[in-house]
Amino acid sequence: MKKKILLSINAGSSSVKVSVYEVEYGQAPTQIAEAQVSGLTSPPASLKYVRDGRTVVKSKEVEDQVDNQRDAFSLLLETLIDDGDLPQIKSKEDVGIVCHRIVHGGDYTKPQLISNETYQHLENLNDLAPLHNANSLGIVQLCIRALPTATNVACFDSQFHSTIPEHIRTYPINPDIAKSNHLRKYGFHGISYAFITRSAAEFLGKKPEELNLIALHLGSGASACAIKAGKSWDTSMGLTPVAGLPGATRSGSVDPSLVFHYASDVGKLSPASTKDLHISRAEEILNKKSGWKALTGTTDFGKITSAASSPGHPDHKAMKLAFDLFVDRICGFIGSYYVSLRGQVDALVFAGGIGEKSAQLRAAVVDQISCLGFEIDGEFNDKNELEKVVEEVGKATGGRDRPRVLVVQTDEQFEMARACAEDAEFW
Ligand SMILES: Nc1ncnc2c1ncn2[C@@H]1O[C@H](COP(=O)(O)OP(=O)(O)O)[C@@H](O)[C@H]1O
Ligand SMILES: CC(=O)OP(=O)(O)O
Ligand SMILES: [Mg+2]
Repeated sequence: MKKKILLSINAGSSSVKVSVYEVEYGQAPTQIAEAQVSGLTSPPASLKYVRDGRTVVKSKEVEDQVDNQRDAFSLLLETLIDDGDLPQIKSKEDVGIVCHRIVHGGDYTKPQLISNETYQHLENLNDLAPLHNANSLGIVQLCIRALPTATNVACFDSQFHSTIPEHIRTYPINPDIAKSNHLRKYGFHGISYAFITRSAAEFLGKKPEELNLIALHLGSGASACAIKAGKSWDTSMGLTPVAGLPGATRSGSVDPSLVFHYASDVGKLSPASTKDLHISRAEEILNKKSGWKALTGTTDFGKITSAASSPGHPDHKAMKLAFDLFVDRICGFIGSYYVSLRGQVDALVFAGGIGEKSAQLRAAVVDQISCLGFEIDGEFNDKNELEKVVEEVGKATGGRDRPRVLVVQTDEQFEMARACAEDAEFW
């Protein structure tokens, strides 16, 4: 079959990343270019563009109007099409396949061709991933119009977690209501966890089905995943991505009753006290008005990390609280998953914007879990630039059984492109 040009689009809650590949059916995709707009929740957002492994635009501030995922994608598409040195995309007709990261895929267990029917089905899930699904579908619509000859494919964050066993994915609520309303743990960041599993297995010289990991995807949204024999066993996000760890604007898990006490007349659980707090308002508070933004005023964890370690910084106290709180919540999941995996853990993996860039966060987490045998290697952990996809930052010596500590530069776009290249349905 003929080679095709594939665009892989990852709309996160604070960024849009697009990678361009040359793909052939059944072969590993070859990356040609990668462009991203990041910092959508801490304007001004910035553009980065890499072609053939060379940086063309390092970090360019983008105009104020680009403050949402759809506009960010339009800018990225324009950047690719206007680049005279990217002969593979001279016109919009050159793009053969577009794959889209859709965070909530409901019960789908494999990538889907986007037809009217799949689109409608996904639209019904929008409320279950309020910072993601509608934005991604906006980009799907844009692609259908702007790239009329391309095939659009949806890849799902929830797919990797379809292996979570029933006693872990079930919420202890009325089973009939749970069934009819599809209320269960779905889990997200699965495209990243699939990439992490394969990369860590390769690095450690193991087959994925022999590998147990505790993986942390820490970006604007943050989650933890227990991976048993190469498959998702448990994860911290739930029915929606708000559960589990806190994030840039998300609360993470809180007492479910907290939302009823958020109004000014707290403590009175009468209809009057909650009448203004509809589910949509509560969801807005937990998804958009909480997390690092609420605690510190910024969604940039890089700023939080540096202020947390500078006692003279005017916001030191609030920033240190956010940092310590994150470390506490992360270690809580690690401890729980370590036991759930019965201590059979090959490695702890850090990934995502924060996991890959914050040596300080990694050191603080690993220090707190030293009782489980994990130990950081200061020299490797503090290295500024990660060179390889997988890097060891823990002390691997000192006994064969010591669990490893790895950083994986996760690549959700590659993982989606790989899945599309392998699936005859899309060719
Ligand atoms: N040097 C750094 N130290 C700590 N955190 C960082 C650093 N650089 C970026 N980050 C964090 O990474 C996050 C972006 O992660 P990423 O996984 O790309 O996000 P998204 O959830 O949009 O996919 C930003 O919110 C920022 O807080
Ligand atoms: C699921 C999720 O929270 O994704 P992101 O971190 O990319 O916003
Ligand atoms: Mg992301």
